[in-house]
Amino acid sequence: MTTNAVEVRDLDVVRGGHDVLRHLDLTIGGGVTGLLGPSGCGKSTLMRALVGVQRLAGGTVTVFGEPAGSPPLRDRIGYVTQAASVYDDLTVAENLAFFARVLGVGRSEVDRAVEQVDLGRHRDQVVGQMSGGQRSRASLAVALLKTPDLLVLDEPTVGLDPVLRRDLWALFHRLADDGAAVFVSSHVMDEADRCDRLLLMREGRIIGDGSPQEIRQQTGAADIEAAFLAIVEADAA
Ligand SMILES: Nc1ncnc2c1ncn2[C@@H]1O[C@H](COP(=O)(O)OP(=O)(O)OP(=O)(O)O)[C@@H](O)[C@H]1O
Repeated sequence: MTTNAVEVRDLDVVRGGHDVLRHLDLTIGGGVTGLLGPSGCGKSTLMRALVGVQRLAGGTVTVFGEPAGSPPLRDRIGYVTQAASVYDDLTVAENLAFFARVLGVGRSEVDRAVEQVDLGRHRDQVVGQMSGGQRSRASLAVALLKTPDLLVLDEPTVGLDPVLRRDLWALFHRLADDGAAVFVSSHVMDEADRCDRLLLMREGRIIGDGSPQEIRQQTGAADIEAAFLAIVEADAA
């Protein structure tokens, strides 16, 4: 497992004339790292910077020792945005066959990805008729076709019921156990305890960093939501 999949140094991003990320420093290693913060705090912007699709106003983003977005990283990063990236009118198998052709990977990779996300029984189902969780898993399967070393997942569990959320988090841990660095964002604080490491973000800054247990201990708070509030208050004082 790579110690530091991602290194972010002094990152500034401006969007729509506003400073969205400010002097951000960050490293991401193995396991499941969660990025938690309220809507609009800059989570998607940071993820876009990691995958190399965000214009930077300053600083550097390095992934596996290469500048984010550079060609050698193309096959090593899987990115799932908030919008589903699969076609609703195609079946799971048809979607994956299509993307496999685009990406130049073979049938065996399609079969592996379908099994990884546990959609084997739904291969021939049209995506538009599947549940939200199944559709999320179909999008994730596309991202897994190239066996990425870094998975960047932007709010993959939004709108899902607790059982589906639990199943998806179990899947993220299986992928991390297989060696991928998994970086997942959420604005739902109760997902915090599912992460190996937690980054708490507010207004474009990382205000907390540690295991969920460490963050609770540091603040003396009973849960991550209370810890987040305690850190915000200490920050403002
Ligand atoms: N296309 C855009 N043009 C200009 N400003 C944008 C654009 N997209 C986002 N922003 C601004 O950048 C800031 C951060 O947005 P971002 O999407 O990174 O937040 P987020 O934490 O991912 O939010 P959410 O949880 O709602 O997805 C917000 O203030 C938003 O208004």
